[in-house]
Amino acid sequence: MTKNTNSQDESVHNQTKISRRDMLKTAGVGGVGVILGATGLGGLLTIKEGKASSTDKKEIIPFYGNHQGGIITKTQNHVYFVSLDVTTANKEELVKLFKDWTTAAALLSEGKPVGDLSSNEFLPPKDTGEAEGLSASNLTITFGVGPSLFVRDNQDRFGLKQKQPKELVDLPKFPLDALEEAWTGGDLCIQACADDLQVAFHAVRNLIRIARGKAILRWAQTGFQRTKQADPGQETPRNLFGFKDGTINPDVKSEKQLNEHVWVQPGDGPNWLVNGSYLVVRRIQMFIEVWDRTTLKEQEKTFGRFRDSGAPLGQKDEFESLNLAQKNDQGEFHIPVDSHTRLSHGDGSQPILRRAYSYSDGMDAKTGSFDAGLLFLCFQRQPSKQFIPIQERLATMDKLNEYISHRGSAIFACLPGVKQGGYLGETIFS
Ligand SMILES: C=CC1=C(C)c2cc3[nH]c(cc4nc(cc5[nH]c(cc1n2)c(C)c5CCC(=O)O)C(CCC(=O)O)=C4C)c(C)c3C=C
Ligand SMILES: [Fe+2]
Repeated sequence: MTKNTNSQDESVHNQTKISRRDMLKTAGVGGVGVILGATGLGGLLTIKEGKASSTDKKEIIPFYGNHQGGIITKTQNHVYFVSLDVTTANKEELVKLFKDWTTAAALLSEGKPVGDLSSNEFLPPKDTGEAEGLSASNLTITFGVGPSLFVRDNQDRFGLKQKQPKELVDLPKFPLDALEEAWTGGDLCIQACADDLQVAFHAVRNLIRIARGKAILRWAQTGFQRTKQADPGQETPRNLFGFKDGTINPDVKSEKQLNEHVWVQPGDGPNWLVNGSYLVVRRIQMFIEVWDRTTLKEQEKTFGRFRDSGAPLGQKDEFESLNLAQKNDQGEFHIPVDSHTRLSHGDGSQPILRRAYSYSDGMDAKTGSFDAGLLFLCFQRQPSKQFIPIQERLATMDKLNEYISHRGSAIFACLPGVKQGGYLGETIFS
């Protein structure tokens, strides 16, 4: 944490900031209750609710708002993504879970421990403690609900069948899909993104802990990008094939584009999802050893872009609009017909908001090669008109298919944002 040079802020800091570390220490000496009694510091518990230091504030993404964080938020260094199965059959318990998650997520987003740290030494601490002393690290926690929360095995599990959006259905099977149960589906999801993996893990771990008896982990996947420290200039991140990945995306500063392509709008389906968004997640293995034996020219033709600059083939600048009509002296398209760029772009009418992270999970025991690839996360207003048609084209024609395999898949409706005093999922349950 950097030193605060603003004296006014400093005094606020001194009056109100007791860090996670201080609170844990205090609790460890016999509980906050004891200290309170001994010192007469009646305000101590409210101090915990006080302002974070100005350094912390810079790294806090507000939890409350019209939309959830972690969708149009600038990508953080890390993601910890989990899919969950709901184990309770009781709707009230499910609602309670969402309420408890709301309280916890709001605290975590501010870099605070979940719940009360004054628990006595004869009970497990309410917060697991590994984020003690760490900043909020731009943590965002994004919650989604999957199709199976509404109907599973033809059962209307929570009386929510009528509220299931038409768009929230299992994705079709695409050619070449090699999906495994271990990375597929889920009733709920939590996407925790932060500039520190321990902070992201801490958030997920505590949320799962809170869900005990109501929901369990189904699958989990971490992901990374180059860190902000390694690339202060914040160039477009490179994927594990060494190419800039994330160049073309809707402009998150344009309300118009977001309303057209990302946020669910009134009239799109049930009202409860307005201001939410659909998340499609694919765990895509990348055969990096094969790629590394492929010539640079072949690699560039696969993507239809130059590796070094990220510019479309035949063009100069990374951010130039694609010139798909341009041909070389032999009369061939510069951007090949089976290239990833041409096929994913299509006619340009299906933009999705990509927020992908690389993953590296040790070795693929079946082949002895790396199990590494892309945790492809994308947000959109209507999967049937965005991800699905794009993936249909890619799955049938993309040259990239020689080097990748889709191993996991899920779709979730990411809930609208939460207003102060409200709770996640309120619009579904009320
Ligand atoms: C169905 C959606 C997509 C999947 C699945 C997908 C997988 C995937 N992509 C890369 C690498 C790159 N993708 C790039 C562009 C790009 N990809 C998609 C969609 C999917 N990609 C879109 C919509 C676009 C933008 C198209 C456009 O309008 O130009 C690029 C080029 C640079 C960029 O714009 O980001 C790269 C590189 C990998 C490695 C991969 C699976 C492992
Ligand atoms: Fe792509």
